[in-house]
Amino acid sequence: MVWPRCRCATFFPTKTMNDNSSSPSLIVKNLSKSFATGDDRLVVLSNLNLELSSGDSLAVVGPSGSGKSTLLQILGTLDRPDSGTVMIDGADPFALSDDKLARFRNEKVGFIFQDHHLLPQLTVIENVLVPSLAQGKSSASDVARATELLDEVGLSSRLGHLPSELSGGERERVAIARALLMQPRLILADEPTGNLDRKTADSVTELLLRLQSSVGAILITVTHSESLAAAMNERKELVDGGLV
Ligand SMILES: Nc1ncnc2c1ncn2[C@@H]1O[C@H](COP(=O)(O)OP(=O)(O)OP(=O)(O)O)[C@@H](O)[C@H]1O
Repeated sequence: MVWPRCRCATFFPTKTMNDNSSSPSLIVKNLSKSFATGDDRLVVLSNLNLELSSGDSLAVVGPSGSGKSTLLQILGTLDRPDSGTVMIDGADPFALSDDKLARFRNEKVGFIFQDHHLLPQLTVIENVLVPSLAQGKSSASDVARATELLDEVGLSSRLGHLPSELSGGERERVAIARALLMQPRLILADEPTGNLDRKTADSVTELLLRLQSSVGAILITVTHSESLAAAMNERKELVDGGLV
């Protein structure tokens, strides 16, 4: 499927939401990952399997140390598995050269972190444009999309502000706009509401789901929050290295 270049919810029909009739856009097979700990290895992920289609949203829950962030890092191609395969949109990212992998990641994956990772010296709109800068420079249409997204997240009057001038919820909304800029196929969110009060967390959750469905991406969120997990289509627990 060819996705239109415009990334704003306003311009997208909701047709893609939960369109499970399409073949899976994310296929994970027998994924394993361990870390060296002295003379031993700590097995974190063990033969993990997962299939998700465009429009799906999944909450990954589990106790601290169960491997949730490790899984997200691998799905986001920031770390490599020991064995197993990850296919995103029919492509195996780990078969790509480092340069191509960086480009693939920038185009296909949007990351949202608990501490949002905004660059403090850049303005709100410059932060949203960072993924396009990573491709070279921001085009006029990138700037237009960033402006539209910031309007979508309710920050159209804050384009020139610095992150330090925003509240926690506003910073998280900037991070969501940044994650959506490149119209990713996969949105990975690590405790996106972890630092927010309940009301702000609910509005960030609603915003995240609305924008995710507008671009037909897969959303995977790692969380300890029951209310965020309940808002997703599906919830899986990471137990003994696998998803159940
Ligand atoms: N680079 C690394 N080297 C060694 N051990 C690591 C590394 N990264 C993660 N681990 C270990 O792997 C296990 C899983 O870590 P991970 O951060 O994925 O857990 P988590 O479920 O996300 O935890 P939390 O909910 O506390 O964030 C932990 O025991 C952690 O110490």
